[in-house]
Amino acid sequence: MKQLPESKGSYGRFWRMLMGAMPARILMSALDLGVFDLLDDFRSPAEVAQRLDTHPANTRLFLDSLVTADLLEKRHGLYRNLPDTTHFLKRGTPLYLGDLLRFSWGLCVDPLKDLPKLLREGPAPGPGIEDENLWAEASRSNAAWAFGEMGRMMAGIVSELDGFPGFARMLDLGGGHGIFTLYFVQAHPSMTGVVFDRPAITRATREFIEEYGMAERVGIAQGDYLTDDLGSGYDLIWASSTLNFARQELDSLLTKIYAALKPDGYFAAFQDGLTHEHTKPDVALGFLPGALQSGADFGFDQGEIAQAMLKAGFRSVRSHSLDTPMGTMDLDIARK
Ligand SMILES: C[S@@+](CC[C@H](N)C(=O)[O-])C[C@H]1O[C@@H](n2cnc3c(N)ncnc32)[C@H](O)[C@@H]1O
Repeated sequence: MKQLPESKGSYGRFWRMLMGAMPARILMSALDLGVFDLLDDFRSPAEVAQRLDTHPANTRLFLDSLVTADLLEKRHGLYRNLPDTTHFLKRGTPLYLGDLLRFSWGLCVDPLKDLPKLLREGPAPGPGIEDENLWAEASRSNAAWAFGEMGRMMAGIVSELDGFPGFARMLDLGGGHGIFTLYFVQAHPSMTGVVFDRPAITRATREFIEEYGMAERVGIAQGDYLTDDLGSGYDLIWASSTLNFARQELDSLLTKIYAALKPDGYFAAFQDGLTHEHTKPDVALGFLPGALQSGADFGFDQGEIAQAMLKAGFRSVRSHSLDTPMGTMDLDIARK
């Protein structure tokens, strides 16, 4: 008799990795169809199928899969959103995340369909993830990551900075939608803010400023922060998920930021901070498609920005690794 093979471990994690793709596809289809917009109250599969103009029996199977994926609950054959599902995935709610999920799917997951091609042929010519038009289209939907939990968490940290009650002005560099500035300014009795980004992006910024009644406290500056003047006399300069696009010009940009701050002012940079030879934490995966397509490496190693801050003349840097809904990210806060 031949000895039957014995396992040294479990293959469970490989199976889970594969099946992990299924909830993602189910979620994206449900968002595209607008399933969550219908299910604040319990409905039958027949009602859902009628509203969506879908096949009744397949709709029931699909709704079951949404229950399996913990997006809906099912009772006595009827289906309803779970509270989180309504909160984040029902169109029209203030924290609606669907457009951001769709954008991120297009940016990070979809390009992997062509992964073998990218590996064989190398970077594809054409606009990359630094392209202005990409961010202009996405600026409104990208606000979703900063709204709520994240905005509040960052405002909590910023408002603990020494001297915060005396701050007069802040700059949100590459601020896009500007939502972080809205949270910071709202946490302060009088500080004003300027959101700096490229012209096409700031359309959405203006809409958010108006929507939240902040026009008297938050303004917009349009330009390219690599080549244009940043203004001066800021107590705080905030840069979230934007220095990645300036990785090659980091030293000169930091010198410019330093000069734009008041004495004792702060520069806070919030982005990835990769460890383990550029392979961890999981947020590293998000950079893969953009890097393969453009040939540029956008990810920062942990400590890279802190070191550049000290080199630019900042007298101290405090770094935090933060657990965020998007994964572990780093916040480096430098003092002039
Ligand atoms: C990933 S988004 C981040 C937006 C926002 N700070 C946030 O955390 O959600 C990057 C932003 O940086 C802006 N950006 C990149 N390079 C820039 C440059 N050279 N000048 C001005 N803005 C720039 C982009 O237009 C985009 O709005």
